[in-house]
Amino acid sequence: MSGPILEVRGVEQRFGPFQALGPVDLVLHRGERLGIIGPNGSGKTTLINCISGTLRPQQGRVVFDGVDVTDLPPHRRARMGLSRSFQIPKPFTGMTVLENLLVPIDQISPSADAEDRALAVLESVGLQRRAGHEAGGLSQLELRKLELARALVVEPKVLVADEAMAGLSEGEIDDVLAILTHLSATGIAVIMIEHIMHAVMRFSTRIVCFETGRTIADAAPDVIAADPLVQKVYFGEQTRH
Ligand SMILES: Nc1ncnc2c1ncn2[C@@H]1O[C@H](COP(=O)(O)OP(=O)(O)OP(=O)(O)O)[C@@H](O)[C@H]1O
Repeated sequence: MSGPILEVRGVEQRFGPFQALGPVDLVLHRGERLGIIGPNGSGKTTLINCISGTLRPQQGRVVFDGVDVTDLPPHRRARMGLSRSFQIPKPFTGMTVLENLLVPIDQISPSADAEDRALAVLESVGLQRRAGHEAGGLSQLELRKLELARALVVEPKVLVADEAMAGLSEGEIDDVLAILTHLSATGIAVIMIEHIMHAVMRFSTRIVCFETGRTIADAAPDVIAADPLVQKVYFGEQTRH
């Protein structure tokens, strides 16, 4: 199918009387690397909750691969190829790394070759040698890789990576960026929500900046970096931290 892989059309989310998001329109093209930035509380997580299905927006539609998924729960969206990794990895600590991948495969897309698929994904994130180890004993970097792997075993068309690099060292950030770049080269579109500015600038082909629930800029990284409004609402705040 041609056309965008994901469309957010007029999405609005309120919590009680508080309008946390929208209305927001956003288009993600196939294979694109989209960065989402914005100050704390600007609505980034709320948006990706609406995209992945954790939240059902009060207004607007989410269209994935030409199908309106607004009313579908997260696991149905994942089955269609819309996958998300979480900022705080929550592996099943009593299980091995490999078993941690067999669970989502079993839930989302069971198949006879589940173990081979899981091992291939572990190799793609550089965790193949840890397959038989208990997930509870992984380092912080390995946990982030396992979190990405859990999102990848369902063979997504879109991966939403929520702060996959927060708290990592510069070398570890490079490691995760290399994995995401490799995934993108295989055709997966990636949405990166990230506060680590040099990482999101390096990775993204396009960046959207949020402020109080709305997009205030949508452009190439160099244009975003020079945008006076983005500098005022976001980069100014970043340098104060
Ligand atoms: N369940 C909720 N109930 C009430 N308010 C909420 C809820 N979830 C988010 N909010 C509010 O909605 C606004 C947007 O929050 P959101 O978490 O989407 O921002 P964010 O851009 O992801 O922030 P951060 O960069 O800190 O993760 C904030 O003011 C937040 O307090």
